[in-house]
Amino acid sequence: MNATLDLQNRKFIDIQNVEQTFKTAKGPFQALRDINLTVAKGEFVALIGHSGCGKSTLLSLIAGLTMPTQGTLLCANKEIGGPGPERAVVFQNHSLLPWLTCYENVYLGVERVFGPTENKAQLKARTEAALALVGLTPATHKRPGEISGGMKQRVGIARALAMEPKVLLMDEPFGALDALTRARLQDELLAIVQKTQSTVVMVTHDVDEAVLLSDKIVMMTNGPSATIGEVLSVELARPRNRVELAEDPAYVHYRKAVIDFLYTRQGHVEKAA
Ligand SMILES: Nc1ncnc2c1ncn2[C@@H]1O[C@H](COP(=O)(O)OP(=O)(O)OP(=O)(O)O)[C@@H](O)[C@H]1O
Repeated sequence: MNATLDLQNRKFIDIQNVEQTFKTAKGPFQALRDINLTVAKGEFVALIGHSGCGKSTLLSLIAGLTMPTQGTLLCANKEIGGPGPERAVVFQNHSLLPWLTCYENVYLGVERVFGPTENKAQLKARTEAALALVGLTPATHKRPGEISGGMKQRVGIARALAMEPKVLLMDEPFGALDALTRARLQDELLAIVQKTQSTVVMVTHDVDEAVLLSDKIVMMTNGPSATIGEVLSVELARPRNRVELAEDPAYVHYRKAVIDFLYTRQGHVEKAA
């Protein structure tokens, strides 16, 4: 690989000196300051920190849903100036259109990205493949009201993946799910990401989720004026198996490092771990 391309891949997402201040009725509120972060192509990054520290604010900036008050965000060497199909977002509330079937919800995203260049049969094939990838072929013609929370979340993931984004941005995608469904979806996500080699940035409150899934855990200090406190590289071999990892000393070490940061160094305890 040539040196320029290598550098570009290592800095696939490049966040430079970002600050975000909101105008509020009580005056300016600085949510984030001095955010510097790079995400390599194919890397899985978790953003973790106490409630209100600015994780969703940072994800929105990468998604291009909001603009920083200072600093620059680049994706593949281009400044992020707004939302784009190369950066798909999966929210906690899965944001499906309730009057459309699972198929139609996914098709909508596929059509937006590939409609101008592909025919209907190709769009249909893409939609069906995405639903199959998350194990939802049997629910193809059901509406969101007829399926479980975990299945809805899988439709959201299928819709995002079907758009073949370069970057998958996830804001606590499994936060509202019960522990067993959450574990199953984490395993599915691990397998899918392994297959698609996607670059992922995921907001989470869950220490185990962060260690199990990530190559890098970005730990944020408490707000206001939150910033990145520490970045932990998780060098656990893939594919990862949650049962085997539970007793792996390296896993236990990473888990403890995150808990130490959240509980000991960033004070208050609620919602962590
Ligand atoms: N549009 C806005 N206007 C004013 N303040 C905002 C706005 N959006 C976010 N904030 C504030 O910025 C801070 C960071 O919010 P953000 O939602 O990013 O935190 P978070 O870490 O994702 O929280 P949680 O884990 O609870 O979801 C909070 O204090 C929040 O109240």
